[in-house]
Amino acid sequence: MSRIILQASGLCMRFGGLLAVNGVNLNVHEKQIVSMIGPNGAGKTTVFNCLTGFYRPSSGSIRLNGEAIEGLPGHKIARKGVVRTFQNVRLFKDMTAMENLLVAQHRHINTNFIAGLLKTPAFRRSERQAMENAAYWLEQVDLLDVANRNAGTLAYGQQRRLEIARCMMTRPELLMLDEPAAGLNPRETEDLKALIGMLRDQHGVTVLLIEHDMKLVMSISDHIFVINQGTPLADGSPQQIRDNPHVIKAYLGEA
Ligand SMILES: Nc1ncnc2c1ncn2[C@@H]1O[C@H](COP(=O)(O)OP(=O)(O)OP(=O)(O)O)[C@@H](O)[C@H]1O
Repeated sequence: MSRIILQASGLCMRFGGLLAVNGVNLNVHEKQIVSMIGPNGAGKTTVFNCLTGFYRPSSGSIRLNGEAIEGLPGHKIARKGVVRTFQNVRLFKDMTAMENLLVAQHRHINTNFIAGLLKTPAFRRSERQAMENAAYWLEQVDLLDVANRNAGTLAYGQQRRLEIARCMMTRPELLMLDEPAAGLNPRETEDLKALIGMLRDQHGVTVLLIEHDMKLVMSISDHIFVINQGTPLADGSPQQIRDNPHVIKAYLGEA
C-alpha cells in the first residue's frame, strides 16, 4: 500500500463539558480517496477543524508526512499542502469565477509592490501564469464558459466545483472536502464523483471527505472511517463497512 501522508492518533477535542472528538485515529494513504462518515453530530467536522488548524486539539497527535502539525495555525497547514472546502459554499459571490481563482493564486504571484507598480516583465509574467493556471482549472472543472460570470449567479453544483478548482490552484497534496455532495442533485453528484476521481487519477491528489451520501461514499472510497458520538466505530473498505453490524446499528438504531 502507498505511504501514509496524514496520520491522526488519539485525537480529542473538548468544548467545555462536551467531548466532541474522543480518541479518533486516522491514517490517510497517498493518492487514496478516504471518507469519514458517521451520524449527525458525530464529530466529523470537528475532526476536520483539528486537522486543518481551525481548532487546536485538546490532545492527540497529527502528522503530515511525518511532521507534527497539531496546533499549527490554518494558514501554515495550508502552506504545507492541506486545503479544504466547507459544508456551506464560501465563494466571493460578487467576483467572477475567474477572479475567485486568482484570489487563491496570490501566494504564487510576484507580489513585490514596486514590481507591480512598474509592471515589470517579471510581474507581467507571473500575472499571465496565474491567468493561465486559473483558465486551466476552470476547464478541468468544466466552468470555462462561465469564467466571467459572478460566482453568486452560478448553479449550486457549479459553485461547488468552483470551490474545488480554487483549492486546486494552490497545488495541494491533500484535498479535504466537507460534505461536497450536500444540496446537489443526482446529475451534479455524478459529475462531482467523476471530478474527484479525475483529481486523484490525473493530478495525484489525495482526498479526504466527509459525506452523508452513502451511494457516493461506497462507490468512490478506497477506505472509510466511521465515527459515532466522537468515538471511532470502524474503518475498512466500503464492503467491510457496509457489512459491519456496529455501523448498521449506529445508523439505524436498535431494531
Ligand atoms: N465550536 C463548538 N462549540 C461547542 N460545541 C461544538 C462546537 N463545534 C461542534 N460542537 C459540537 O460537537 C459535536 C460534533 O459536531 P460536528 O459538527 O463535528 O459533527 P458532525 O459529525 O460534523 O455533524 P454533521 O454531520 O451534522 O455535520 C456536536 O455535538 C456539536 O454540537
